[in-house]
Amino acid sequence: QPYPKIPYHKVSSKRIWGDVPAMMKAIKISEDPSRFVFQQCRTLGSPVVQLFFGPFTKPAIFVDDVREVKDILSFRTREFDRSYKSQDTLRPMLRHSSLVKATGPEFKAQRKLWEGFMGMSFIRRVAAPEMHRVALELIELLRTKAKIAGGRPVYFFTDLDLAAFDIIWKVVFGNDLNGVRGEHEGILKGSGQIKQPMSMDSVAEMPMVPKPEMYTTVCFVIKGIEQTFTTYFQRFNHWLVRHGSAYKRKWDSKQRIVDERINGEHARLSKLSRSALLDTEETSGVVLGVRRYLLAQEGDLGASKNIPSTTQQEIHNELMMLLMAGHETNASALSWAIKYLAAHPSKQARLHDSLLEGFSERVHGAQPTVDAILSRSIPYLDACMEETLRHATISSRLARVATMNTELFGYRIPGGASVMLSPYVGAAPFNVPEAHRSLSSQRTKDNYPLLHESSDMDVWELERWLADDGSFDGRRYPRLAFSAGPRACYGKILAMQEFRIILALLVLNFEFAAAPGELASLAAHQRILKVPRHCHVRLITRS
Ligand code: HEM
Repeated sequence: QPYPKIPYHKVSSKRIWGDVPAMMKAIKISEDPSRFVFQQCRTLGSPVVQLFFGPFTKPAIFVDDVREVKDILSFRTREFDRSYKSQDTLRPMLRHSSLVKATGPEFKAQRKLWEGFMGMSFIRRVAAPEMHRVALELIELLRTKAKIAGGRPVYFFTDLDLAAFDIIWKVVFGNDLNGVRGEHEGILKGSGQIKQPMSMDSVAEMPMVPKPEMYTTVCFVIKGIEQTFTTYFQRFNHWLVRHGSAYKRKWDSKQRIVDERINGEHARLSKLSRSALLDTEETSGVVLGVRRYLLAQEGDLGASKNIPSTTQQEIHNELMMLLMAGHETNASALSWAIKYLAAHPSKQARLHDSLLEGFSERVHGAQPTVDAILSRSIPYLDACMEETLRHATISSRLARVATMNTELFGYRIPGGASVMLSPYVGAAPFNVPEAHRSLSSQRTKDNYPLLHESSDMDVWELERWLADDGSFDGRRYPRLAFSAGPRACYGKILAMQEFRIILALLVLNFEFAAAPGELASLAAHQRILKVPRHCHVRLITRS
């Protein structure tokens, strides 16, 4: 049954599989499979529509209107919360993490305990040096791959993902995983046995190198979610995946490794006096979690005191949440930036020139320091990052649930309805009477005049973020790639600093040329995140 009055395709409401057949057809031919659902708002001429995804389920409501989406996320948080249903597959794995909690007192208390962990000062002190170190290792790895490839296209996603995983691992657990270094050593060792294809247009062959155990485990777990993400009986299918023997083996090894890290820190910190504990620097997520847990305890902090299992699980789950959320996201952002730059050589050249100018103190091509990269004003670099995040919209839909009966654009939305919001800033808000918008949304009427004037929002155009004097102006358009409001991305600062450090160093050290034929396409592949379908470029090492 459709919700009253909210526009929908009549034909879909009479079909057992509703909008699914049209969606599957569109996905097959579409360059961007994530767009179909929100495009229906334009097709039906309404900022809010409902789509049907099969029998025995209520329709889902889709909203594609930048002003209203931002407003719902930021101000209407009592009426719309993070959707619990969309996390059915995450809940069994991260039951005690803040990610799967409703935005209530429990969620807030948990965030309070971890306060500052993803803040600027922790990231500058702990994470940024690590990002710089891993980026330099990545450059060495890619130099070797470019040499082996000899001008053939190179597949690069896994290298970026390994680098992002090394970084988040160190930030979370405090020790080195050395995924990128291991990959480089393995490639150097195996390159003698690899024969390259005759054609310069074929993808270069690289030796297969075993990856760190925790990396393969986390990727395996994420793959399990992906496999069931678009299935009808998602919860049941993921239950089947979790009960497979390979899954259980990997899961047990993950439990063991993470618990060992937590218990190790607990054993070390619980021997300290309260004043020594107060003076202890928080050098990783696990130190932070265990230290704050101990400080919150009353009385004796004797070494024999075990960490209660619920607290252990909470720390364990919160750390795993960061590990799972903190690598593919960054690797996807970097992958899109590389693809866009390869497709736009003149913009890539301008970005390279801006970086040379920004770090003009470098002698004989020395790499810029982490402080220089994070503190210099390089507007073209900011614009490149911002436009990549806007255009790619890695997280292409934000899932919410109506927590009470409410209204959107004058339509009645019943409590419990599933509401999907589009974070893509690609078109002017709908031209509807202002009175149909919420009061808080009405106040934003004149906030983004450029969005109304721009007709080229589907083009990757980084100049749109530059003011007349050449400075970067982040207020020109709404920014929703990290969402907004209390449930916005928890790792945004870390993500932006990592993006900046790695992108600047990569562009200084390599030229990315488009791969041939289909490999050059900017088509997307919708996994949990939206990633480029073909993560290939020709890598040219700059001297
Ligand atoms: C370019 C990289 C990234 C993008 C584009 C991105 C985007 C997002 C988006 C759109 C959300 C959903 C918010 C919502 O439902 O309203 C989110 C949530 C989240 N992100 Fe990110 N993210 C990125 C990197 C990271 C990193 C590096 C971490 C961790 C280190 C992280 C941790 C999280 C967490 C924990 C949440 C859940 C927040 C909550 O439950 O309140 N993200 N992210």
